[in-house]
Amino acid sequence: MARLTIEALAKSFGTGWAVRDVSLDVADGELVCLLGPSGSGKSTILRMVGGFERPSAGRILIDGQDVTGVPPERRPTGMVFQSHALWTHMSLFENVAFGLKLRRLPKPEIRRRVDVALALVGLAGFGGRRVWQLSGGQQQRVAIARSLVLEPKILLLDEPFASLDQHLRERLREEVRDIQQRLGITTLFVTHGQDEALALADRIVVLEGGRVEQVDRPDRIYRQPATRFVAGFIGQMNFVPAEFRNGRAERPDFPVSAAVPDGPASLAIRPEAVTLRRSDAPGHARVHRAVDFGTHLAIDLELADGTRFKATVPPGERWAAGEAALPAVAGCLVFRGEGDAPVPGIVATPVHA
Ligand SMILES: Nc1ncnc2c1ncn2[C@@H]1O[C@H](COP(=O)(O)OP(=O)(O)OP(=O)(O)O)[C@@H](O)[C@H]1O
Repeated sequence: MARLTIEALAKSFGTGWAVRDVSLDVADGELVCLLGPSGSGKSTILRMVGGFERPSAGRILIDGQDVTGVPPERRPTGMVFQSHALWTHMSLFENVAFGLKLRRLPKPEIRRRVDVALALVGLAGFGGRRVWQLSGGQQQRVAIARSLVLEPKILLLDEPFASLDQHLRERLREEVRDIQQRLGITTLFVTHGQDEALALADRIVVLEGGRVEQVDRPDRIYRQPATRFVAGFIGQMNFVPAEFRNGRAERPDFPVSAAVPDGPASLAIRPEAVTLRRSDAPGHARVHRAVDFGTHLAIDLELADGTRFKATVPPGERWAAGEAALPAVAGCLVFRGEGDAPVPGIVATPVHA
């Protein structure tokens, strides 16, 4: 049972703020992903929770106990790094057993716990192997076993699959999710892969410039982004410029109404919210490129005003470069400024339909 509380955490490396005023509650048994572009502060937050970096401000509590000044080896946390950093001169068994030996546990207890940990990551019977006899994926499993064997209250993973190919990454993330759920271990997982976060997380923390943009369930992060940054960072999003007058966008192709003040705004439209019709009516868009991915067709369009626009349509449809098309959208969000929350847009039938 472990609950992690991060209170107003901040970190400056002298040149600027890597992490600014981050607060977060991770419930017992929850898996939370820290997601954001390179340099957004994900690793720094994780390293502060693990005790490898000292916060400039704020507190870290585990089960209500302040651990902010506690060194890593005395924290109930286990960290798995991006590069597995296994000891190549030792066997798998010795690698996993190392932390337990430091704790001077009796030999039979060490053997039992190492066997359990190796079985947990699907490496039962591999204890005698040397590190160089393992694939990259197996090495990363050993790194996870090496953390789990110490029975941490909180598991911290810093892009653990970054060096692996996509198939292996997908397989391992499912395995990690299984293990995490079986053990019910509270987990903080750093990634810059949105698919990884959407597939793994109970909740996602989206970071940008050291700040939290949104903390929410994956489906809500995708469907109800809190900021323009989140809308653009998670999945694909079209941002169509529009001038609003009396609550209406002055665009014949996207006749959107929204409760926004007069002035410029962006219509945020997901490619899968678009349907396409063939038409030679004025104001049409033109297909720039159509790529068949088997499961769907990804279509790159150019709107009448030159704006590029993406649509994904069912695989049965056929579209070719140069064809005229009329996009229609089911719904959209309207963003004013960078920091403003979105307003839902109501879409009427296009005037040229
Ligand atoms: N030891 C350090 N000294 C100086 N600056 C640092 C140090 N560690 C991190 N930074 C800076 O802090 C900011 C956040 O870095 P951090 O590694 O936490 O980002 P990240 O989101 O994990 O990025 P990535 O996905 O590339 O690993 C960056 O601007 C980085 O250059």
